[in-house]
Amino acid sequence: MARATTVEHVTVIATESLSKRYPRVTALDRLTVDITPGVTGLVGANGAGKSTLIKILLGLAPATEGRAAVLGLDVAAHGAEIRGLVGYMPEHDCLPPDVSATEFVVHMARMSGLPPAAARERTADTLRHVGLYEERYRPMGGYSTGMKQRVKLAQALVHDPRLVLLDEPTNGLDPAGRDEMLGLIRRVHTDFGISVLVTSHLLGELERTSDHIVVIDGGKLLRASSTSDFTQATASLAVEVTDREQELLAALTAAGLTVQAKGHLLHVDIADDATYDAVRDAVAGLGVGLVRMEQRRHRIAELFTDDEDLTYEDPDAPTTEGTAPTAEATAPRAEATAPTDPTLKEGEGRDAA
Ligand SMILES: Nc1ncnc2c1ncn2[C@@H]1O[C@H](COP(=O)(O)OP(=O)(O)OP(=O)(O)O)[C@@H](O)[C@H]1O
Repeated sequence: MARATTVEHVTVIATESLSKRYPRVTALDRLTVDITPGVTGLVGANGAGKSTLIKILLGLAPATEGRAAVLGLDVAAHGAEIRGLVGYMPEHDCLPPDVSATEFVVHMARMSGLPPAAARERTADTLRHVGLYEERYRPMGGYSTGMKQRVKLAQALVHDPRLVLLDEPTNGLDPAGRDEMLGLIRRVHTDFGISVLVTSHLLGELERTSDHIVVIDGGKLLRASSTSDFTQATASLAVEVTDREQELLAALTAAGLTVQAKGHLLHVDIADDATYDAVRDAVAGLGVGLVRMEQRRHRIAELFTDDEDLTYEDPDAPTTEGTAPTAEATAPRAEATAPTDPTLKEGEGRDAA
């Protein structure tokens, strides 16, 4: 595609009206999107078309219509060249159980064309980078899910690609394992300058990891923009107290703040940092308990709802008792529901988000 070859330095991936139709389902539906360097989160429910897009980008599956370019190379004509420049972490477990991580990653490095000594050296470096150095000689059959995901990430990085495509890298991980994997993914870009396209059906984790977010639903582009645009502060503070909300509302209004009652919450317009102090003082003055004080933000989840008043409720969010919130306590804690996919048939696999 002419556009992609001329803007190679601006876009790492460009698709133009890209469609993939199977006999019974349209997996991608005229998808046009440009992905720039950095970490890009590709989010969508199970069946939204994420894996299909990755396979087309790698030249492993032909598109039915439209075009795509990776690093300026047309996928229809340059699949092998693209696979040399791109690392791929597949969604499903693909590791031979009787082989050690070192043997496997060296093998993958050799397959990518590295000479034997360089393959061994790069393997040791890469396994150390993903935190698998100690266990690297053990057969992978005995590895935990987290260790297997790290091997899969290492083999995607070993040939020093310019771009990696990571398909659901946090699948099967517990919350701590997820955070570690997301940290590793972030460092792939910050430490090595490698661009990343990472897919997930968990919207919140991509919000924390990515510079840009692309949302697809039913194979169609729903939205593509910078993560900060998705999570723009609404400049409103949600305040919850143990009791006497109406009196607090009156006290805050008397203090010159603009306040609205929303069920058991008060929404306070944030003028500046002094707003937090004013709320804390009013709560202390009334002698009530402060259950929560957090900044409300536009959330990715709001893309999938018409409810203007959607307030993010996170049962795990830290609560603040009678103190002004720390930056961490007020930061958005994301864990949202996946978008619905109208193309999914009843009974087709969709994990709980
Ligand atoms: N080889 C195939 N033949 C027929 N239908 C397919 C094939 N591959 C994918 N599909 C269908 O295309 C749609 C998109 O699948 P895809 O795997 O790209 O979704 P996804 O967003 O990656 O979700 P998941 O995380 O569940 O894999 C689904 O409805 C799926 O059933």
